[in-house]
Amino acid sequence: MLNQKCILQKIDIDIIVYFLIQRLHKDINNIYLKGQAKKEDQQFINLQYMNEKQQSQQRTKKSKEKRKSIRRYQLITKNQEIQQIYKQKAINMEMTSNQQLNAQQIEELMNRNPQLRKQTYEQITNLSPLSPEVISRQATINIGTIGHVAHGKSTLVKAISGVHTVKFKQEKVRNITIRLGYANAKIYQCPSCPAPQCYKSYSSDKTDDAKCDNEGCNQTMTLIRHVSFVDCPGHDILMSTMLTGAAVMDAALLIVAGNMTCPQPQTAEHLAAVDIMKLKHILIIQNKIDIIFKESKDAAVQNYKEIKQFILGTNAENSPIIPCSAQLKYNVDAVCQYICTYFPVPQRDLKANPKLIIIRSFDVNKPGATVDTLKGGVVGGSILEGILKIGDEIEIRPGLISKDQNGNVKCTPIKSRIVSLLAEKNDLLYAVPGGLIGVGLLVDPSITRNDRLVGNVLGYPGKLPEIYTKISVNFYLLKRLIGVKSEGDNRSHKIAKITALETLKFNVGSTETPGRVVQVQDVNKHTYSIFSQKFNLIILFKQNVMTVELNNPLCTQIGEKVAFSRRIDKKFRLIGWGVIKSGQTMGVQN
Ligand SMILES: Nc1nc2c(ncn2[C@@H]2O[C@H](COP(=O)(O)OP(=O)(O)OP(=O)(O)O)[C@@H](O)[C@H]2O)c(=O)[nH]1
Repeated sequence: MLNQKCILQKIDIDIIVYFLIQRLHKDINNIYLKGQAKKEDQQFINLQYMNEKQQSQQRTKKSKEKRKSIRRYQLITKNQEIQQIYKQKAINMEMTSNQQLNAQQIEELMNRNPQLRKQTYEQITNLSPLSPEVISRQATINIGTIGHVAHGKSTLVKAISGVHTVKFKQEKVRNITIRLGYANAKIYQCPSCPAPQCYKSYSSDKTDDAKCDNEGCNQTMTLIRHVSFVDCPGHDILMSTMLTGAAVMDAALLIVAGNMTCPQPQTAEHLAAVDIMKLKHILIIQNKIDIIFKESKDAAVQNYKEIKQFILGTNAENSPIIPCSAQLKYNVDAVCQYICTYFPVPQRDLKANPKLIIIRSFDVNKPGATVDTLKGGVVGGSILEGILKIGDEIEIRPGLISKDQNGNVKCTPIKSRIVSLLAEKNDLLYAVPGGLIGVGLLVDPSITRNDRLVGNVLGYPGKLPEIYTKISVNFYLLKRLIGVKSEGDNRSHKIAKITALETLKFNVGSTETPGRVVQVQDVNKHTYSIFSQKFNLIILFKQNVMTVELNNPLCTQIGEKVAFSRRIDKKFRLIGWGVIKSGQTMGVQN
């Protein structure tokens, strides 16, 4: 009985196992089939997705092409319209005699802009940088503000001119100057007040008959100077921007923060750079005096002595040192007094063919400007000699640089006509050498956008210097790097000799270009010294000659000064300077 029971149970178990195995198989099959189906589904979905993706890609491609063709069409028609408008404007201008506007056009211009009435073409023959009709509207002296980062250059310019030169977003975010800043200021003298309180400075749009605002005075002041500040960045990586600014400086303010030991690296580097440029007129501003006085008066005297020792043996050796607080405007009147009395009025040749070096260029049109409101390109710079007038035909060299089919560089100078002249907010009928001016031209504004024409020279057609592709430079090499903190091993700051085939960066006027040294020669053992040995900066230089193939062609002339830098520790460092002695020129395209 027990045995039967056991057999039955075994059969039951076998059946159960059998069914279980069957079920398992079924499940596995099901699972497999489902998986298969899923896979197929997935493949199907993928296929569908791919198709959709391809279709959408094709759709986007088509719509992109459509948009592109519409844009191209719009651009072509816009360009045609622009060209029509420019042609018409050019024809209107062409109706005048070649160099001047006719009486009717001058009248129209003056009706549109009554400010211009202060200037007439008749005045042009007897102008000087201090003529009231000139300084009423335009700055005639360029003053650079140089020195170490955050020593107060922009703050001092603002204290004198009322203009905040830090304008670009990145500059505001990082609170440093990145591009060259500009600001014009008029300096007046009160006939009754004692010096230095009698010296007052205002922005360049102030009227000429301003009243003295010293307590109880109210006398009418005399406009004695109209100056233009070139605010240089103090950061070490922006040295070549500073050198571009140095190309147009007549004088400089070296700003030294009194609350720090002197010299800081860029204080030395900037002073050496202006020394190289043979700039003799330098005023030293001992800034942030408010901070030092809080500590002690002795600290101010100690700092003064440090500055005095630092400038020994340099171009600034005899320069006055003016204590000042740019932020609190303390002693800013004394700075103005020295600007008027210590800096001589630069002598310029007003009768020469005009030559303006371009240090900025802009597109002044706002996004979305319509064709009829579109303005031509604007270039900014300083006239070195001669006078530019509205209506003048001009040429810009080297102009547009491109390569031909064989890879050879070609230059196409830009020819245009001046339609407006502007000194900050003042419209001009003519502009003289000195302060920075904006020149409105009848050229496509895309050519002048984003400083594209910096380094070019503007003048009368056919009267500009040649374009050079290769130059021979009589040069001096600095012995040691300037602008590098002299801690630790000083030997690492020694400047190695220039070798053939090395690439350096060259600054000529406002142009900056890399160039490959093809030959270096020792010509004589003549040495030149600029800095006192005491301060362990730079002392002796040997004169040599190097021949350089320039990466970008330069519009320059024999005798022009050149500063050059070498890439050291990922930064370009000033290592020497020289003078162009000869060169190879290139023809220009029409
Ligand atoms: N207490 C005090 N602070 C000052 C004075 N002048 C400038 N500052 C401050 O110093 C900082 C740097 O001033 P900036 O004028 O931007 O210096 P900068 O030399 O133009 O700087 P970079 O152009 O970037 O080289 C700012 O925060 C100023 O407010 C001053 O006379 N006294």
